[in-house]
Amino acid sequence: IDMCRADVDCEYFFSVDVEVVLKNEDTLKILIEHNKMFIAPMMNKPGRLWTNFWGALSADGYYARSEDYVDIVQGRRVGIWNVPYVSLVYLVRADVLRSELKAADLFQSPTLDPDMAFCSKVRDQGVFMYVTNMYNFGRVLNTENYQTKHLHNDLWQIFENPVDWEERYIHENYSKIMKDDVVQNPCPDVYWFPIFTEVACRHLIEEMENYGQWSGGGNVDTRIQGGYENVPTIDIHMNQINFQKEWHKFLLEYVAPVTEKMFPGYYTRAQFDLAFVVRYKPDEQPLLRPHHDASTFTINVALNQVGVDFQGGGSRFLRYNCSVQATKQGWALMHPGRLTHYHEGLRTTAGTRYIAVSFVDP
Ligand SMILES: O=C(O)CCC(=O)C(=O)O
Ligand SMILES: [Fe+2]
Repeated sequence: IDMCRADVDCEYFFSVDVEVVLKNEDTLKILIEHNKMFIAPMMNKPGRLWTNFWGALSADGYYARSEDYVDIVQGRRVGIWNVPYVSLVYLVRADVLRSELKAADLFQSPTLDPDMAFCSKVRDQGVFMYVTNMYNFGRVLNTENYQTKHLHNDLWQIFENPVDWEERYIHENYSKIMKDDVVQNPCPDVYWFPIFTEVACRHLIEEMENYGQWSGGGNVDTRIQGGYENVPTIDIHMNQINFQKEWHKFLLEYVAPVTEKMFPGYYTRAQFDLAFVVRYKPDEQPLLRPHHDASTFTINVALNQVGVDFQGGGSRFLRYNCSVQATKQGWALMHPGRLTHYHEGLRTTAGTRYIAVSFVDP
């Protein structure tokens, strides 16, 4: 603010806090065109009534909800509103900073937090603060519960910031699955569809490699019930990286609808006993011998690229003598687990192949 005040070429001061996700490229143009001393784009948290403005003040100067607040937030009333408090993102005219708002201590108060002190001083100087909901400008992130102990903490944000999570991690063609013929059918009762972005695949691989405790690939496995794995893979389970709840949410939100579409009459809450990332290497575990999965259906997501990151690999369904070898990064194979779909993991001949496998039950 001081730099803008001091620079004669500065016409506006646009303040954007870190939790603001600006989605409208015309935001600044729109705000400037309104020609107000102080104006903010309305921003809310998806699915919540939380916004960057207050509709009214309580008698002691704190938050109060105006009677039209909910209608404004939910877009039933649209316009430009004069409000007593704005935070996170706003545009101030520089000439106002040099006159009405020239005080050096705009954010200071013996009793109020900086944001409230600021708004209180702006009001006291007779500068009207406007907020507009005439356009969709973006949203505000939930940052209070952001975990910082993982390598790619954003992966854990599926509950707190689901819109951003989806934008970052769900394949751009996923949304077409319900309308168009995006789902492929490479073998009988095997469905193949886009689910993860390249970033999701990379983050999951890197998270597992960062954790690093790959299983030995032996039959004794203390991580599972019974302690014996009939068909062991070199893998890391989702619960080992504390990703169980988030993975279940992902299966429920994004996989269950596809399952129900492809297997009509089948309903699932996407319960799963086991979900893990498998690593295949020629000199480590190169393949997986034929077996049945302990699942109603299995999801097998290719996390990296055949021909680029590795050679060979793929899944073969023995009963149908049908293989999927041209796997596609971010695409999931979905097939029945027990009974019909006896299958194997084909030999990886060079590089490293990663897949994310989930054994899903109703
Ligand atoms: O390598 C593959 O694609 C098959 C993996 C598999 O069948 C399993 O992990 O149960
Ligand atoms: Fe399997």
